[in-house]
Amino acid sequence: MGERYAVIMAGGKGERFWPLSTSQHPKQLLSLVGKRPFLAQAVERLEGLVPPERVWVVTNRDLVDATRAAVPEVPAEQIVGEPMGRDTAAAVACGGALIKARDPDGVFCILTADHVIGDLPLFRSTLRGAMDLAAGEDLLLTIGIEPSEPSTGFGYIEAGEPYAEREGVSFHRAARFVEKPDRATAGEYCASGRYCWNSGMFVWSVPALQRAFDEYRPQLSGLMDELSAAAEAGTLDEAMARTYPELEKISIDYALMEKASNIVMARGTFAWDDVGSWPAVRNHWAADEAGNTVQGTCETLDGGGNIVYSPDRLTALIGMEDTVVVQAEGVTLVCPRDRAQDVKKLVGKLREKQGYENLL
Ligand SMILES: Nc1nc2c(ncn2[C@@H]2O[C@H](COP(=O)(O)OP(=O)(O)O[C@H]3O[C@H](CO)[C@@H](O)[C@H](O)[C@@H]3O)[C@@H](O)[C@H]2O)c(=O)[nH]1
Repeated sequence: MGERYAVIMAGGKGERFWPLSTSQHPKQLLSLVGKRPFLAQAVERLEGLVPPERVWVVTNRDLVDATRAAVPEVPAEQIVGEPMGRDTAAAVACGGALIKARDPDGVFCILTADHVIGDLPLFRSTLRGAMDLAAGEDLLLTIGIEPSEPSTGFGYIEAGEPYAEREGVSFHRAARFVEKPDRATAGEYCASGRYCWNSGMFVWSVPALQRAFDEYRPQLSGLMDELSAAAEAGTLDEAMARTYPELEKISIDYALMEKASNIVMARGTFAWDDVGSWPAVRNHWAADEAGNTVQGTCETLDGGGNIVYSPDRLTALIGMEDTVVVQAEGVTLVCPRDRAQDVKKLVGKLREKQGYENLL
């Protein structure tokens, strides 16, 4: 039986936490929650399950050096840079190729670089159970999370018939995937008790992944073969530069998970948060009695419910309610809390203008 490995996808573009996050310093490299960057926490939480010597990180080529500095415990050659973002299906195929070059029967988990996870013993037993199942059978395992609210920022997976119990965790056949439904549909899903959030974490063996790509995305099966041969020959960068421009941009959810029939979902019950925007940090930073959540220095007169990031200077607010104020990298961002999702849109607009390149 193959060993256990992990591939962490770290291709974030640095838009959601702008102006603190930028394309050169995206969210996975920020220490917004906890002392170490999100990515380093993703490696740390594998303790006892997958040691850093068996972890690979797939990031953008421009971020390889910064990523190596953020996780010095991962061998430098296992932090690889894609020449361009081709979405998660390509990142998974690339990670699969790297594991294949090391161990053609290896079992590995695909993890995201920038989530906050609590209840670590529960997280580890969920992953351990999934890896045990993946080692013995031709399965694509996905880690679902019991939803706590009808979020529209996540995909949902419907649990089908029970499949197995491992490590105290229930595994079900996945009946279907629905990517980011509207609020009403998400509400129905949560009320039904049959749906989990799609955490974006997966577990499979190298042969099971390759068989699935063979069937549903032959181009990516070819990519796995080509990149694993190149990794063995020490020519990975050249092979990626050659193959990536031709790849279709598609997520692993659309490429495989919505199509394959051998999908099993773990019903994860550990705490999980993708911390997708400034207001999400409220769940992780302490609030004062007026409900202001502050990192740095802020003084307020009346008002409340504000989220303030201001580590280098004093921010002073009078009568402000539910407002986000971020002072970072020489930029001040101010927006209502319920417009914080539009930070990405603003960054897109600034990208079209001249003169802001260094701030994005
Ligand atoms: N290396 C690499 N990583 C990538 C790329 N694209 C995305 N990633 C990484 O893959 C993860 C998820 O990517 P997103 O593109 O941000 O996904 P999403 O919109 O949040 O939606 C997905 O994740 C949700 C959970 O957070 C799911 O609920 C949803 O269904 C979907 O799978 C992040 O860790 C991101 O850094 C890429 O081209 N290359």
